[in-house]
Amino acid sequence: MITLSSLKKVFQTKDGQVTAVDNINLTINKGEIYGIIGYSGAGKSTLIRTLNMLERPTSGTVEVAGKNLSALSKKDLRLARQEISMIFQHFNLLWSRTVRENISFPLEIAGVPKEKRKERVEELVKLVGLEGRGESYPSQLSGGQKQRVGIARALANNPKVLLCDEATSALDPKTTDSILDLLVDINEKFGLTIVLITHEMHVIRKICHRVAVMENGKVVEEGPVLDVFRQPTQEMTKEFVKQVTEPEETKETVKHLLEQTKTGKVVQLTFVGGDAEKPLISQMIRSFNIDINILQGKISQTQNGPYGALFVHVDGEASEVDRAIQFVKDKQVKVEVIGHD
Ligand SMILES: Nc1ncnc2c1ncn2[C@@H]1O[C@H](COP(=O)(O)OP(=O)(O)OP(=O)(O)O)[C@@H](O)[C@H]1O
Repeated sequence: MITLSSLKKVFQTKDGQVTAVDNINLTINKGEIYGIIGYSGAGKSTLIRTLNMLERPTSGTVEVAGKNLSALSKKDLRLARQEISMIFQHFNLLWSRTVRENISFPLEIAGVPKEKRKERVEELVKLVGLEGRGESYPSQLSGGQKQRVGIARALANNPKVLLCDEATSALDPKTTDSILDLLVDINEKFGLTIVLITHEMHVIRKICHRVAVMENGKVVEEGPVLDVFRQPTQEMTKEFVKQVTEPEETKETVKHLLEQTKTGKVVQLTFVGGDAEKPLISQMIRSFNIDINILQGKISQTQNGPYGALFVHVDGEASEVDRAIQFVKDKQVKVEVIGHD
């Protein structure tokens, strides 16, 4: 659905040149939810804005639904843009218009007749769960409701692609989840391709099929979400993965335990897919003469199955501890010894 080839964007500033997007090659499939994650300044916004030519690339090409956007005339680009919608962190609603009028706006621009518009707006109000709020003004809505208006407006002309520019960054965690659920719902119902940028791994974990990690304008790591979680190769990806697996307090808990105990091993077990659902710990205790103390654990769902990490202290005779750890490794569970090695 989307192909980026040797994409580059260089800004000329008074302080010199800034290469915001540096030779990116990516393919995003039809019906996929594709996440791009990176810290501030990595080039995510610039990249996503090239996908509808809000930002013209310095070189390289952007192909969406078979069309090379950089080569289109103004008129054709306007038409192509009707198939590529966008939602924003700060919603970008028209404040003097009601919810219905905001949603109707792109339909007016596309020249849809009044009766048809009315029908479509009611459909969209229902789809995004804003029944009963159609005559409210944006200022009277919560952040989550404002983003629902943004989503309804973006879907009005049945786009093929939805671009989400930090769409949940201004929302609290619960509202974030409800908006993410809505995006998945839309993706599944209409087969809509969704591209999102974020600095939160939670967003990637919860809804994306594939992820690209960006740093200094480049994609440094890319792949299906579970694969990237299982085998992050870059330091920065590891930091992002920790956001969803390792509660803040883990380091402290482990450090405290290592000070208290001098025997056994503290290990991190990482489970992916079906492994996360097996009773591995009880098997270990039954098969070996060891004690296990569970320190922290978390299993999260991704679009491709469960993913989890468990921090445990395995105590007992050294040889028995080693055999128990080998037993887990044989089950294809990733084991990292983090203390008393
Ligand atoms: N219009 C512009 N003119 C000059 N430089 C720009 C412009 N837009 C972005 N940049 C620069 O390009 C780089 C990438 O910025 P960009 O906003 O794409 O990153 P980002 O990952 O989206 O970060 P953030 O989440 O903070 O917006 C930064 O160094 C930024 O200063």
